[in-house]
Amino acid sequence: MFISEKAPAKINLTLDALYKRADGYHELEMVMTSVDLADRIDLLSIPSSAILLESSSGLVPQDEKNLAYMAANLLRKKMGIRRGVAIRIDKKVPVAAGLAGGSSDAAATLRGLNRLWGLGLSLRELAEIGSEIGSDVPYCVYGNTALAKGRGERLQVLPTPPACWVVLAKPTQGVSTADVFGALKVDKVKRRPKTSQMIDALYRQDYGAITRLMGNVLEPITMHMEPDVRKLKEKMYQFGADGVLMSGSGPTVFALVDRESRAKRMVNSLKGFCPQVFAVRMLGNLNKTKQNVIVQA
Ligand SMILES: C[C@@](CO)(OP(=O)(O)O)[C@H](O)COP(=O)(O)OP(=O)(O)OC[C@H]1O[C@@H](n2ccc(N)nc2=O)[C@H](O)[C@@H]1O
Ligand SMILES: Nc1ncnc2c1ncn2[C@@H]1O[C@H](COP(=O)(O)OP(=O)(O)O)[C@@H](O)[C@H]1O
Repeated sequence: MFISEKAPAKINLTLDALYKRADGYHELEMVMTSVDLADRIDLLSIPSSAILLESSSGLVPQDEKNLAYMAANLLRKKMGIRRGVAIRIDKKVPVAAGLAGGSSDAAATLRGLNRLWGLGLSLRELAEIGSEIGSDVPYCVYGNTALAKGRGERLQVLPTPPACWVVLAKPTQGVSTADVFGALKVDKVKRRPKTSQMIDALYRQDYGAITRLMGNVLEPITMHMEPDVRKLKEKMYQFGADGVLMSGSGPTVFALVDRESRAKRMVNSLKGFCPQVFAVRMLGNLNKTKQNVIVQA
């Protein structure tokens, strides 16, 4: 039997770090939404009890260190399953980008194997298992728009923003999430996102307020480590973005744009400066338009 699952990227409309916890992690509050830039996970039943994994990208581990492999292995252990599976990852989401590509692959593997193996687990149960693999996995199990608290395991579903274009640009140089959090001084943060106002704006479907309220306390830190983040932000505003923010720990920067013509112009203008540029829709908005992807450069 063969099953395919989409593993979409996420962007952070807000990311706040409230304090550093005893376990070394930061207590977070983030509003995230999924976009139509996705990996594809193919799952094929095989006669042996092995977990086989291959990916179209040389940038991710092709063995038991891959988050999709870890998800399959953990699910098997939890459910006492001996069956094997061949996992193939068609990688489209930039790696180590602040877009949760690996977490989404793990989440899609959990959803897919739940179907392939007929386990009948709920999304809540899959999210709980996923939380042992990575902070963003519980959110990625559900996808769409949500408030995530704690390390990301406490989730509240939110309305998707009004239809608009999301232009994503990933600078060539990556950053380490550990280094970014390591440089964060929570008591010295100058500007915090107003998370509750963002939630109200989402319920009101107030696009202008959403673009004004976007904020990420990690942005100034990553910007300092990777100057292209600032350059991309400036260029996106220059090309007519309504709001611009770095996603997660970065270094991907995204712009919200309400007009398709402007999104197209922005993609064409950024392509010379940045190799990975995309213009996509948010997932909850997919049915509101015919054309969902302008460019996948
Ligand atoms: C920041 C977020 C936002 O969605 O993701 P990205 O989109 O950039 O990946 C996540 O919280 C990324 O969480 P997670 O996936 O656990 O990050 P890891 O790479 O495991 O974290 C590496 C290190 O960063 C620090 N870290 C991470 C998460 C957190 N809430 N507090 C921390 O202090 C810890 O020192 C941890 O050991
Ligand atoms: N399936 C996977 N896809 C992407 N990265 C993976 C995967 N499995 C393991 N990794 C590792 O996880 C790290 C974080 O990758 P990724 O999830 O793309 O980052 P981010 O959460 O910042 O977008 C990378 O160093 C990568 O090697």
